[in-house]
Amino acid sequence: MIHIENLSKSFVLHNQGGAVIPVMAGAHLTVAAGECVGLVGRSGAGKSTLMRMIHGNYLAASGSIRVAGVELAGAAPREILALRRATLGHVSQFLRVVPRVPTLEVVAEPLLRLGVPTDRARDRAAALLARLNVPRRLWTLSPTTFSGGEQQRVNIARGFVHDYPVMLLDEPTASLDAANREVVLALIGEAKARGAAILGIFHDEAARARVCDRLVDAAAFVPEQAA
Ligand SMILES: Nc1ncnc2c1ncn2[C@@H]1O[C@H](COP(=O)(O)OP(=O)(O)OP(=O)(O)O)[C@@H](O)[C@H]1O
Repeated sequence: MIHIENLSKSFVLHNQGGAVIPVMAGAHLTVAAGECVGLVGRSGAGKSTLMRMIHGNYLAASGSIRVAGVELAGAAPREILALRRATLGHVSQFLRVVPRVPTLEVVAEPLLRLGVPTDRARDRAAALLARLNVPRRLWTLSPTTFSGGEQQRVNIARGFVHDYPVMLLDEPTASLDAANREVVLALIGEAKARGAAILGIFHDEAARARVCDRLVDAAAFVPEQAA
């Protein structure tokens, strides 16, 4: 479902004399359906950069990234948006929302965009919020004022509301208490069981050991001149 071949990336710092920072060279990675791969490696190895490239936020310098058969290098923005809408889910560490939109709508929105009827989308959103122990009294409020852990759970509910075939998870259990961490690990297990291909960054080693089928070290892709 995710196929990365010979991927390279460097950043050009235009405001610092055009300095070029090579961060990745010759990266290879495959994630199959039903598999969860943990992306590990020291701080600065390029884990977040790789996730952002797969999500289509950063352009590759060279190489290929295919997600569910779609080549991201050279894809038009509308192709990337279509891929994100139906196929490629992403749970980032931080919730980004439009102010004043109630939590239930924030969570239901990915389904509404896919044309799921409003009642069904809201029911599914409500079930996930309840499972993640977000108090019902908060569902009608915007999550902008919620605690870090509450915002993260809203983010996770939104990320799991649609059965995406491919999922990117960036620290999905950080800042959660033990009970909610268990719920998230169960959601990941269920996504794997229905055949989702998952790539995740988990600093929580125990969580990683529970859900990851194998680990890939991003440090192996750091170019020699940057190592
Ligand atoms: N937008 C950017 N512009 C310039 N350099 C960047 C940019 N984003 C990342 N880098 C550089 O790329 C390298 C990899 O960063 P990245 O955030 O991907 O590492 P990471 O493995 O996710 O680290 P951490 O575990 O600390 O989050 C770092 O040296 C970083 O300084």
